Formats: sequence, structure tokens, C-alpha cells
Amino acid sequence: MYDTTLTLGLITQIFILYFLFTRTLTYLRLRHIPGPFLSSVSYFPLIRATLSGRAHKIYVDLSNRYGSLVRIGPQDLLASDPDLLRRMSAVRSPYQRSEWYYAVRLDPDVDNILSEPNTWEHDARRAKMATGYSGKDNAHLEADIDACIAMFVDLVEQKYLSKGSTLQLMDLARKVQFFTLDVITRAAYGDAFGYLQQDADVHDQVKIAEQVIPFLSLCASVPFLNQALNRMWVILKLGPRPTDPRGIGKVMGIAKLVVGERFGKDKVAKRDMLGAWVRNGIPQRQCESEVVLQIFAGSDTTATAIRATLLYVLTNPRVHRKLQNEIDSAPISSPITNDEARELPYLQAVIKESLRIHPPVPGLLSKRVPPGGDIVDGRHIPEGTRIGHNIWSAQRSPIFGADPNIFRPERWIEAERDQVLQMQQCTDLVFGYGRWGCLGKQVALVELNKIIVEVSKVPLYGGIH
Ligand code: HEM
Repeated sequence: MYDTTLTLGLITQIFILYFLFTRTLTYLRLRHIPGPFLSSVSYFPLIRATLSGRAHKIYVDLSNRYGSLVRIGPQDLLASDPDLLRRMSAVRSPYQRSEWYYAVRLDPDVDNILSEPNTWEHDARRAKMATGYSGKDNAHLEADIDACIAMFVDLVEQKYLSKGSTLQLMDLARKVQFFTLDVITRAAYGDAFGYLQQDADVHDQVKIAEQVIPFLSLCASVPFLNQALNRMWVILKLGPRPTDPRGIGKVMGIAKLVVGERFGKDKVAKRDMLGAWVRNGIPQRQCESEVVLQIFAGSDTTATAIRATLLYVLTNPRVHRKLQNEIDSAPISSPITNDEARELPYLQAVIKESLRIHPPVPGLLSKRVPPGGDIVDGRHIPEGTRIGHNIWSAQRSPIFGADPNIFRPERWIEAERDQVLQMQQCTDLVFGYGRWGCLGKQVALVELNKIIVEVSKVPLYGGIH
């Protein structure tokens, strides 16, 4: 009995000493970078920030307090300097993706383009996938988006117009998500899943995203949780399966069906995104994994961008009126074509300003410092350090003028040409950059151009609640 107590005591002491020793080492490694002390020895502040649901605002506060490079974890920094963000993601950058990206693997057995840790593999697959996102290999992309716009307008007119004194309420945020889900499924596989037509979360997609995204965000931010998730899914085989009745597994099941039609004896050939991937040699199992990513990456991000833009427009009567005047006085088609929308200066300013003030993807997207380390602002950053994007702070940089916290589309029209160029390059970063930049950026911008015009045309009587 005495011996057991002594041994346990000894083991505990060794464990505590080992813990203190490793914590001291991690603290010393990046002690020259400012940040809260607790963050230099533990992930507790990062976990708390992620769980709060307002991590992006906490990151802005940290950057205001400690500068453009802040320590947020034992081996983790947060960067808001646009030049550094671009340098890390440049096409020939020696930086790699960090463990942050494990969390967006979704399919436990096959990495998708966003989670692929091998840079060479990623670049080769990206080259094969890219044409599917452009008009070159997907000629009816705009027509597909127009069809979804028509379904959106139809749904509102048929079901949600207030008549007489009967006020009809509609959850615009939810309908916007139905719209982006229908667009992505129609553009990618030639068949909208029918969210707008049925006015329902047909495949529980919205419900799944709402459940899964906060959990994945937490895992992504904290490397040991991410490694645990990866081990559980891959080694212990606990991850989602296409046969699951709900969750990511259900989406995998849908992807399997959709992709299955494009391979085998009776394969169907279509000129959509999936068709382009198949033609460019992406194997069947890989296509399934890319489809699952596509549904998440392409719908929730764009829905957030549309909702934020509408919220800022509809709650700023000055902006709303100005935008309506521009739309009313321009000779435009119905729905507006993408080319026509790009010629409306105030509409473009509104969209850019909304992406700037509310970047839809606030995740860290951390990159790993290459072997030999790097020098940032004259400070040595050891190899293996993870540097996350503080995108909300980058969009509040002084290049946007003296009032970067205010939604003011006019800044894009009033500024000198050189300044607009700098502002544009900075705001483009909300879609990532270079080697890892968003492949769906053009799709998202076409969606924004069209739906913002459609909703802004409507006069507001009751206001939004
Ligand atoms: C406003 C809407 C959107 C925003 C703000 C956005 C933003 C981003 C960001 C920040 C990244 C990661 C960059 C990095 O890892 O450093 C990304 C990657 C990606 N996005 Fe988007 N996205 C949007 C819409 C879309 C849409 C509509 C699609 C599909 C049609 C899409 C497909 C992808 C894909 C496939 C990647 C991975 C690219 C790669 O790893 O090479 N995104 N996006």
C-alpha cells in the first residue's frame, strides 16, 4: 500500500515537471512575439474564444492591443498584415497548410481539395478542377444561377407577399441559404436539390451545417483536438459513412449517388462542374469527396455574404435608397446579367464594402512556417509555427481611411485610383489568395450581383425584424 502511494506520487511529480518543462520550452520559443501570457502556455484562451462564437471580434481586439502579429497559442500566431497573408499563400510560397485543415476533411477516408495536406497533390488536383468553376468548361453557369433567382422570386411572390392588412413574415436568412444550396447543386451537378421549390431543408443540409460547423471550428483551432478528431475518424473508423441517416454521412450518401451516375457502363456526361472534373481525370471516389466539400464550402459562405450585404443595405435607408435609384435608372435585364451588374458602380461598392466589413470566412486557415523559419517584421519565427489569418483585422486596416469600422460603400467611389487598387487587393483576401485561393469566387460574385439587385428592388414597407 505504502509502495503504491509512493510510486503514484513519484509519477505525478515527474508528470508535473515534464509538463512545466515543455510549457517553458514552448513559452521561450516565441517569447519575442507579444500576446496574452496564458496563450503562450495553453490553448485555453483559443478554446474559449472559439466557443464564444465571436472569435473574429476577439482577434480584432487582440490585434488592436498587441499589433499585427500576436501570439494566440503555444505554437500559434495570428497575422493581420495583408502582405504577410499574401506571402504565405503565394503560388510559390514555401509555407504549407497546418493541422487547421484536418477539420475540413469531412469524408474520413479521402482528403478534398481544401483539406489536402500534400501541396504537390493539391496543386495537381486544383489544376484539374479549376476549369469546372470557369465559364470555359461550364458554359451555363449564369443561366443556372438565373433559374435559381427565378425560383427564389417565385417563392416570395407565391407564398410570402403581405396582402391587405395581413402581414406575412418570412425568414429571409433561411431562404437565402436555400438559394445558395440550390445554386451550388444545380451548377455543380445540373440538378438543384429543390430547397426553394419545396421551401424546406430537404436534406437537412442547413441543420447539419449549423450543427457541424461550430464543432469543426473548435477542432480546427486547437491542434490536439484536431489530431484526436483525425485519429478517431481515420484510425478508429468512427467518422461519418454514406449509409448514415443524418449528418455529414447523409451528404456523403447523396454525393455517392450523384457521382455514381457519371461513371460506369451507363454513365451520363454533362457540361457542369462535376462533368469537367470527370473529363479532367479526377477519379470517382475523389469526386465524391469534392462534392461533399462543395456543398458545404459553396453554400454557407455565400449565404453569409448575401445575408450580411442585405442586412447592411436594408438597415441603412440612405444606402438602400441610393442603390434602388441606381438600379431603377439603369437599363438592365430581369434578372440582371452579370456583365450589367459589374457596370453599376454603387452596387459593386456595396458588395465590396460588405465583404470587407463582414468577411464571411473568419477561420484561422493557419499556414505552417517552412523549414529554417522565416523573418517577419525583423523577428525570427521558428519553423513549424502556425500562423493564422486575422482577416477581420486586415479589413480594418488604415488603407480603408479613418472610419474602417463603418459600413460606407462610398469609400470605394471617392478614393483615388491607387488607393482603390490597394483596398481591392486587401478585400480580395477574404477569398484567400494564390495557391489556396477560393475556386468558387466567381460563382459567389455572380450570385451576389444578382440576388442583391432582386431583393433591393423591393420597396420596404414593414422593415426587417
Ligand atoms: C462569398 C463566398 C465565399 C468566400 C468568402 C470563400 C472563401 C474561401 C476561402 C477563405 C478559402 C480558403 C483559402 C485558404 O485556404 O487560404 C476558400 C477555398 C475554397 N472555396 Fe471558397 N469562398 C466562397 C464561396 C465559394 C463557392 C461558391 C465555392 C464553390 C462553388 C467555393 C469553393 C471553394 C473551394 C473548392 C476552395 C478550396 C480551394 C483550394 O484549396 O485550392 N467557395 N474559399
